[in-house]
Amino acid sequence: MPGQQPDEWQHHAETERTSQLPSFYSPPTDAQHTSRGDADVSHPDFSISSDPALGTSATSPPTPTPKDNRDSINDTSVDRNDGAPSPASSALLPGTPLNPPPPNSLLSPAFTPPATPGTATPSSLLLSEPRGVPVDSSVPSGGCGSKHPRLLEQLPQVECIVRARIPTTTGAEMFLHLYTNNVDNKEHLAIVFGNTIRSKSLDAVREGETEMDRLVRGAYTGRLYPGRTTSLENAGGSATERKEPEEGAQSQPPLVRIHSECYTGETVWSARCDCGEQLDEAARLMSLPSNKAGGIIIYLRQEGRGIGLGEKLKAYNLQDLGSDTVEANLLLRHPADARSYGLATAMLLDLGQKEVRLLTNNPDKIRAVEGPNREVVVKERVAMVPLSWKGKGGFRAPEVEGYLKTKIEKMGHLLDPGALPR
Ligand SMILES: Nc1nc2c(ncn2[C@@H]2O[C@H](COP(=O)(O)OP(=O)(O)OP(=O)(O)O)[C@@H](O)[C@H]2O)c(=O)[nH]1
Repeated sequence: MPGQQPDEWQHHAETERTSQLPSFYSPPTDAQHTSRGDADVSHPDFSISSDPALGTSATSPPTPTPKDNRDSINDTSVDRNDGAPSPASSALLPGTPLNPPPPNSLLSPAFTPPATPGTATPSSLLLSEPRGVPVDSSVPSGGCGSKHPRLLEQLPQVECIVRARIPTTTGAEMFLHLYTNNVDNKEHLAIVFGNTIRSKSLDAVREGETEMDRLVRGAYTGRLYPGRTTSLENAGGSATERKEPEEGAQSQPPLVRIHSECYTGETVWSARCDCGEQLDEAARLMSLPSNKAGGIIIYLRQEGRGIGLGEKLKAYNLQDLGSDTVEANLLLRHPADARSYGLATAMLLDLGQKEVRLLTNNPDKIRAVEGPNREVVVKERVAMVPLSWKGKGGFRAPEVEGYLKTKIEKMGHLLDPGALPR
């Protein structure tokens, strides 16, 4: 409709959607009524929405969830997610006069800029660290639930074969590390924030390689510049020499997020899950100037909780036919969650990390990433509370709320459903 603004379109669409919502859904307030990208890029209140106080009232205390058996395979007692297709959702399809295109901010790549570069207002909130809760997976009351995932006895072998500096649209810089391994042929990634975290396998000297080889595969210290010819910043150092950490850098373990690939949520603007928002939020927290300990996003190519994109799309159709996310997997004869985290453990060790602060709501992930002999220890869990639950932007849709509800009820995720805005 000519002249209509995107936010008017969204309001119109939301009004229609609200009439189709399942009982646990409530219409958002205006403050929460923004898309993921809108909130991060153009919301004028972004410095407030940057409140890193994760793990506040919206999170559960670090105690096991009351629902002991979170393995949902035999659990038929929980509510179903009403995934029925809503006529109103089709009004959101882009490209027709009645169907507005997604806002510009949603057309950006998966790593949506947390703020327009140079426009963020520094505030005390921005400078504070995200709050975590201590966890100890070695005791039942340690805040990681009671389930013990089955772990391989031996960690996989991993090797970082190349790294490159990625200046981001936020102004923050990160180093993308690409790994190979001995268990699959996928390119798993480590997105490293901060200049003190280095990969041992990348830095190791390879037989016969030249200095140019080292520069090209990213095994250098300091920064590249036109005409540089040596991989070491200072002559006389060794190839694995590390820069002295900044003062305070090692005072606490780095923030770590183990993130599983989600093409739909990270690339094609799906409102069925909060994966894109979680990736953006993890990157934002890791880039905060106050975060001296650095950060690592281990990006694992286990799309669709390990079942792959094709099967996940079938699961979405089953969800539109009335199944929840767990039931849909089971109907397709997949486990509710087919992922493993041994590669993440091995990558963290390669990056020199034995203790981490983990950004997650998933208790199984905490135990699994620690490895069979607790090679890596999760010292703290930092909750990933949906931004819309905190009134800090984000987005709301019946699909994502069904998705989160199922995670809480069937998969034991440590999120307090009471914190869901009504
Ligand atoms: N099979 C299936 N996978 C889904 C669905 N929605 C999202 N996913 C996948 O679920 C995974 C989400 O992973 P994460 O966000 O890393 O992990 P998590 O278990 O939700 O735990 P958190 O750390 O608390 O976020 C991604 O691989 C998505 O592709 C769904 O409906 N069905």
